[in-house]
Amino acid sequence: MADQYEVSKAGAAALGIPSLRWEELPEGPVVVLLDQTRLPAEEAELVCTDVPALVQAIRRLAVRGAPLLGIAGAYGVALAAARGFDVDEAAESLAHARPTAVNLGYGVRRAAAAYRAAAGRGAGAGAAAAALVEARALHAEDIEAGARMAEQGLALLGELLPGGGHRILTHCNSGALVSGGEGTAFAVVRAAHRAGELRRLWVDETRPLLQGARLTAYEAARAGMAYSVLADGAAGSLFAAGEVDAVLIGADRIAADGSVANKIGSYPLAVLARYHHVPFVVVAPTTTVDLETERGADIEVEQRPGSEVTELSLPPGQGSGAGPGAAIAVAPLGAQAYNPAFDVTPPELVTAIVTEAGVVSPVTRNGLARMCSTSRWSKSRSGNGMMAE
Ligand SMILES: CSC[C@H]1O[C@H](OP(=O)(O)O)[C@H](O)[C@@H]1O
Repeated sequence: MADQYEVSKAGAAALGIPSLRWEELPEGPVVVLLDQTRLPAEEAELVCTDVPALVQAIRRLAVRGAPLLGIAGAYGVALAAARGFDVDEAAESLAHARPTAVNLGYGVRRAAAAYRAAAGRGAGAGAAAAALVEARALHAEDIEAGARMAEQGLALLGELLPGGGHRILTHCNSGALVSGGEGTAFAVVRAAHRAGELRRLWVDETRPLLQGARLTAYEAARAGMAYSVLADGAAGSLFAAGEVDAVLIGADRIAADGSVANKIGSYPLAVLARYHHVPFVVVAPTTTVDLETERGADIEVEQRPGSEVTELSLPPGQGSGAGPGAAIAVAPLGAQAYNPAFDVTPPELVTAIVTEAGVVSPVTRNGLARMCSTSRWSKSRSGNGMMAE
C-alpha cells in the first residue's frame, strides 16, 4: 500500500494540496484537512488531533462530499485508536456527524470492523494499525474509483453527445474536494476537458453554501476550463436557450430503487433536463449506493440551520475584514427559513448512473444491484459486515 502521502497525491495534483491526509507528528498522529469553508480565498489546513475536532469539521463542512466523508470517517476511527480514545464512542459520533451521505457510516464501519477484528485476535497496538490500513485502503480505492468513473463517464458522454464540444452543467461540487482523487462528476468533466471535448462548464453557484461558486469554480479555474458561474435560478433559461448538452452531478446516497439524494437543487435540474430532453447523469462510486435503503422516501435528508439561508457567511478575513467568519443578514431578523441540504431525484428522471463498476441506464433496481455486485470492492464491503449486496 502506497504511503498516505502517495495515496493522496492524486488529489493534490488536482488541487495543489490534498483535501485530506494522515500525518504522523512527534506528538502523535493527526488528520489534516483542507478547510473548505475558507476556499477559494485561502488554502488553509485544519489539523485535527482528536475526534471531536473532526466531527465538528464534518458538521460545518470544512470537510465535505460523500466519498471524502467516508475517508474522513475511517481516518477518524484510526485516529481514535492510535490516540487511545474510546473507538466505539468515536465511531458512533463520526457516523452520526451528518445523516445523508451513506459513505460516512460506511467508512467508519469499515475501519471500526478492522480495528475490532484485530483487537479480537489480541493484536493490542496492532489493532490501531489495522484501522489505519483500512482507512488507507478506502482512500486508495476512492482514488481508483474516481479514475474509473472518469473513463466510464467520458465514454458515456461520447455515446450520448456524439461530436464533442460539450456544454455541461454541474451543481454543487463533486471534484477533488470530495475525494481522495479527482472526484466523481467533476472527474468526468475534467476528463472531457483533457480530451478537448469540454466547450463550456456551467457552474451552478449552489445556494446557500455556494459549493459551486466557491469550490467547483476554484477547481475549474485551476484546471484551466472555460466555465461560467450562474445563479441556481438561471439554469432554466440556459436550458430554454439550448445551451446545456448534459447535466452531470454527484450523489450522497442512492437508494436501492435508484432514487438519488444529492445537493438541494438537483431535483429541479432533473425536471428541467427531462422537459428539455437533456441527459441527466449521476456519477458516484458504488460506496454511495445503499441497497439497504429501499426507496428515495426512506433517505434521511439533513436539515441544516436556517441561518445558512438568512445570512451570508464570509470566510474569516473576507468582507469587512472582521475577525472569524463575519455574517451579513440577507433576510429580516427573526425570519424563518427552510434549509434541507439535499433533495431526492426519482430514478425515472435519471438518464444514467455512472460508477467505477459500470453504467446503469435505464436506472433499475436490478441493474443497480447487479452493478454493485460486480464492483471489485463489493467483497470487502460485505466482508466487513457492510451493506448487503
Ligand atoms: C460527490 S459527493 C459530493 C456531494 O456532496 C455534496 O454535499 P455537501 O457539500 O453538503 O457535502 C453535494 O451533495 C455533492 O453532490
